[in-house]
Amino acid sequence: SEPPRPSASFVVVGGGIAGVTCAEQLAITFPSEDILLITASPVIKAVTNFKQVSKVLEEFDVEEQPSSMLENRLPNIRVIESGVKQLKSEEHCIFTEDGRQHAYKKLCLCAGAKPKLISEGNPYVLGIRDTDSAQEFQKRLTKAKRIMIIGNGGIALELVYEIEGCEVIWAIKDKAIGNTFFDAGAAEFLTSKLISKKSEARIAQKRTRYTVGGSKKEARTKAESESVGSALGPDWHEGLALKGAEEFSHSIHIETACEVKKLYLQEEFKKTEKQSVAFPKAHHGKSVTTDEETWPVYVELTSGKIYGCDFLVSATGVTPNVEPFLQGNNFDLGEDGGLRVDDQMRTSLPDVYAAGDICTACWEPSPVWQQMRLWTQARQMGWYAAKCMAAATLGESIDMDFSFELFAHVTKFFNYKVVLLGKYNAQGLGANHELMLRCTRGQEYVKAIMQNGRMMGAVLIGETDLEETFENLILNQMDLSPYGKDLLDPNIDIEDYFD
Ligand SMILES: Cc1cc2nc3c(=O)[nH]c(=O)nc-3n(C[C@H](O)[C@H](O)[C@H](O)COP(=O)(O)OP(=O)(O)OC[C@H]3O[C@@H](n4cnc5c(N)ncnc54)[C@H](O)[C@@H]3O)c2cc1C
Ligand SMILES: NC(=O)C1=CN([C@@H]2O[C@H](COP(=O)(O)OP(=O)(O)OC[C@H]3O[C@@H](n4cnc5c(N)ncnc54)[C@H](O)[C@@H]3O)[C@@H](O)[C@H]2O)C=CC1
Repeated sequence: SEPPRPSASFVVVGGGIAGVTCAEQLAITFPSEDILLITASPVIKAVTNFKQVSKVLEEFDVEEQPSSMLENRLPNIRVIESGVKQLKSEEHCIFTEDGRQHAYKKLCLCAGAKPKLISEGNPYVLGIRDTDSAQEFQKRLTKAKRIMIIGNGGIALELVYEIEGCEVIWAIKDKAIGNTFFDAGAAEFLTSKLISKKSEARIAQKRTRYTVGGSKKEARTKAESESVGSALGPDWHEGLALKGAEEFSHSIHIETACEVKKLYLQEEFKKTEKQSVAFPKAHHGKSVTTDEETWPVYVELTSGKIYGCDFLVSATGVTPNVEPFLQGNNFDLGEDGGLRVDDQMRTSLPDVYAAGDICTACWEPSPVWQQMRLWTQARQMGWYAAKCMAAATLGESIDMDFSFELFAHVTKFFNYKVVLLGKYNAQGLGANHELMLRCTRGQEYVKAIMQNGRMMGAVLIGETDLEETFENLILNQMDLSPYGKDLLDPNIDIEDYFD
């Protein structure tokens, strides 16, 4: 006989920012309904101190909390700590690893993504996603003299700046650093900072807290060792001492325009009789290793060079966590492997919604918005998915949320504030665009992307104070050609023009 099926009208899968925000919003909208949050990790991520900085720019802290805190805050949320192993969408039912099944009327899948590694299953290749993988990395780093970082996105940018006491070889496919966020100009602005980095005084600004009293430890002991945690986020490396085995601050060598061709373990490498190269004795940074050193792993790059190192970090992007939900369900998937969602956050299957890193936005986007797998978008999508689920339940219709009008991201790289707006890298604009630039070395870098006199995007590095004005200019698509170069003239207060 079938076990009883405790059911809830709304079931949300995933205790990351998308899932928690979605569950919270549903709980507030339907105070008399039970909302079930099913998550594989023993802690959940909560958004705190949310601040709408301007129309679309937002800032918030993220706290890892035991799920009981969420249940106490919103008593109609019930959290089940167990991974989902199967979805039977026709029966409106999901099955968890603890052997239970849960019926739903509407379901939102927010299971996030996982690192896409260059070499799966190789013990010398680490990915960084959650608290556990970050701690494993930190532990390995304390014994390391040299590591290699592969990839040129957010994680790599943060790591190369933070790591001390260990030689770092940063191998990137591109000619310039930070290709997911910057063009060559901005990259050069930042590279000089990387090279000149000494033990400078950091701006003490902490946005993420990973411990809440003693509660986190308690929650962790219950963790199943193989469970997937939720993704780290802003300032994840704060409070993690990223220090290698040696006593020096910063030593980095960048290998551009190359990829990993082959990895060899030590014994394997000896047999090849190939030669590895020493850490370049560059004008910047210090070399502590000798040419004779033997290494646990050797990396052959497509440039022909071979470097030995203690281990590699593969910071090469993410793949949406869709597998547990695919068997027996005919989901439409995006090119990046995510669950395709429409402008109501609906997947291709009835009553199944998705939000955050797991989904691929497939609506016709605003000309100045694009999906990126980011913290802020996970929150916005989770919130909006709950609104859509509520509207569908009540037979109402709902307009796309304003946050999807304009892409906006605030972060920090190399200790600079970085604001990205709209088509900040002229994504999809073709040749028909112009760039306006203002740069003060070591201080600020301002780039506006213009098309037919309209501002389509911007990169603001440093304390430029321009984000609100630029946000408005991109949103209102005003013809700016009459202002010409004045737009970026530091002696002209452009805000006065447009107020
Ligand atoms: C190192 C690092 C630094 C980052 N820094 C930034 C940053 O500075 N700014 C920024 O905007 N973004 C940053 N990001 C990206 C950001 O963290 C993610 O985009 C965001 O957290 C995604 O949220 P999510 O809720 O969709 O997924 P996740 O946070 O990955 O949460 C997924 C949840 O689903 C659960 N789950 C998975 N599988 C199952 C299953 N089968 N059954 C049940 N539950 C399951 C997991 O346990 C987890 O709770 C960073 C990411 C990393 C890895
Ligand atoms: N401050 C921020 O905003 C941060 C955001 N994040 C987010 O976290 C997620 C994970 O970060 P990342 O792994 O850095 O992903 P990413 O998508 O930002 O960057 C991946 C990088 O790897 C490169 N790459 C892909 N395959 C490769 C291969 N086979 N060989 C060499 N290079 C390859 C890409 O060109 C790209 O530079 C992303 O969604 C990212 O946006 C992460 C850290 C900081």
